[in-house]
Amino acid sequence: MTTPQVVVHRDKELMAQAAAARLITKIVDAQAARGSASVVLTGGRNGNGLLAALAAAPARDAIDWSRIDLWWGDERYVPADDPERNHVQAREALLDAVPLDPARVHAMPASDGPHGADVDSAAAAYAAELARAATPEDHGPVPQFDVLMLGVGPDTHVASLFPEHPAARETERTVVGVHGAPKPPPTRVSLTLPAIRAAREVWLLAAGEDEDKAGAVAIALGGAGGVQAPAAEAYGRSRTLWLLDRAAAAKLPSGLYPPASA
Ligand SMILES: O=C1O[C@H](COP(=O)(O)O)[C@@H](O)[C@H](O)[C@H]1O
Repeated sequence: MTTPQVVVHRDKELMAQAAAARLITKIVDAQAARGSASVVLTGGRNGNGLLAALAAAPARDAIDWSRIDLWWGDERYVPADDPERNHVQAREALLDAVPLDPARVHAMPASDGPHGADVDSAAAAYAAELARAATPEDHGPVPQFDVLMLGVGPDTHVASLFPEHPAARETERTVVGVHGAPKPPPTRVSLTLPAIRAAREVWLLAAGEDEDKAGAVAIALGGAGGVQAPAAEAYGRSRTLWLLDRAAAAKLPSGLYPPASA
């Protein structure tokens, strides 16, 4: 487990821009070091805000978009062109504007695809796709993603791992079908905590005043367990980074992050 680092920005717009700049650098560095980069995208407002900021950043052209694998941390199990899908929202925010290799865009299955209503079969198929992408150096059934991003919900959920839900207790499988999620839509596909922890870096994003993100951040960073607060046990192999704005950091003890970062 890596100790969480907290960075606090003035507001959610600046947080999105700074996180986008950070992601560009991370991808360029990974491509220089290993030839390609792998990034796990999140849905939600902060994740999409980051992608929109990346789309608007001139430095996005520093990335070789043909040498990046994109994965998703979770997906709403709805038809492929449903605007609720995280993949559709990511396309609108960024993906349609950059020259990605379609074979390296690993969208999660949709409910009108080959698995139909069987979300557990869809989850197993995505787990198999991850396993095929893993190399011996990864020492496990998922690749060591360079960066895995997670939006933090107001109830401390990350990906589609909701507090006290069976998916948050999963210790074996890397991807699960989620039934009866408390946030609509109820049927989802999600990476599990073991899969999330395969990433080199995990970035947790929380910003904005419209919901009680501050309460969720304080609970997750205050010592809660991963079943009660899934965000609390989402960490990377070499780095766990919480990227916040002042509103989301409002309930944290001030000693938890350097004053200069706010
Ligand atoms: O439903 C979801 O919610 C979370 C958090 O979203 P936010 O809008 O509260 O930031 C998101 O990370 C996840 O990918 C998504 O499916």
